[in-house]
Amino acid sequence: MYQNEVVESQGIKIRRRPPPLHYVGPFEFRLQNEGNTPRNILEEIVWHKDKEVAQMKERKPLYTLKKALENVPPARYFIGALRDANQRTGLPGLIAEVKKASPSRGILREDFNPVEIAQAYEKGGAACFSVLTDEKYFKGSFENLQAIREAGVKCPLLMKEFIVEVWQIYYGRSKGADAVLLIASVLPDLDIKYMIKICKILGMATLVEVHDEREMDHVLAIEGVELIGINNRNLETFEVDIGNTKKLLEGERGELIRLKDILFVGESGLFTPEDIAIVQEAGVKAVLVGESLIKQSDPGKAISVLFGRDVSE
Ligand SMILES: O=C(O)c1ccccc1NCC(=O)[C@H](O)[C@H](O)COP(=O)(O)O
Repeated sequence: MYQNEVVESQGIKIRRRPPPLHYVGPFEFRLQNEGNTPRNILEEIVWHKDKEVAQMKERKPLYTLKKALENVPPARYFIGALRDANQRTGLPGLIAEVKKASPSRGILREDFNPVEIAQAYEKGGAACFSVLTDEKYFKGSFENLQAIREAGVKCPLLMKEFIVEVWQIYYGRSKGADAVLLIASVLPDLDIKYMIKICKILGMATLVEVHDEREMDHVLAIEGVELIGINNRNLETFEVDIGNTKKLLEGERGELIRLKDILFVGESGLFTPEDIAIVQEAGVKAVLVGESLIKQSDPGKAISVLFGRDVSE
């Protein structure tokens, strides 16, 4: 199938960067919004990522990465850590996000020390961390991921990256990632299936992220999916609606879902114990939280405020 047909049939909203324009004369003939300019921020990020990954791959080809993996400690059990936390506290297991900035919110924290933040999160009862590695849009880095892994914290690490190629998964593993994010509006079903298999070989978990019913139905049909994130933030418009988690988990779909052994994660826009109760009631056993924790002077203590009680014991 041609790329456009795949996109059409699977409802993929984010287009990939088109090939360079045919150069026919002294001027390139560019038409705005006729396929050669990104339509939204997620598309812009993905197009930038394509170029960035191509350059990184030249510096570190896959065979050198695979060699490097021989000396990397095995991946930690991301899903197990979330299930354990949920059973221990009766509340959703927390994936606490280490993020300095975001396109929708700008700079979230000026005095940003990723290792200190991760240590505070672990002390406060986080089960796992989500570490932003994108530099251009989130001011993150793979150095942050590696520094957190080497600092001795026990929580498994999600590499929060915009994955467009398998090479990035190997790269993340070589820096200590235990899990990766796969965004359903960016990747065709077959790529998701393939990437899940690669992750399994590497001992890593995959958090497959959806935002609407169509993406959810596609992802539910993909073999091997164990962890699905429901993003309450529309990554094209930045609109946040925590009711989205309930919307995707109710009705007939919800009944079907409950028959499967899939762990659901409520993502974005969670600020209060009431917000946590809303997504828990909808059926999630884990939550991914950034802004409401990272902005507080003690992000570890902020966890008790978010859950309405101490979850560290
Ligand atoms: O948050 C953004 O501005 C954003 C823009 C484009 C792509 C992804 C984006 N965010 C990723 C996330 O959804 C959040 O980092 C994550 O779910 C935590 O959300 P929050 O608790 O609201 O910080």
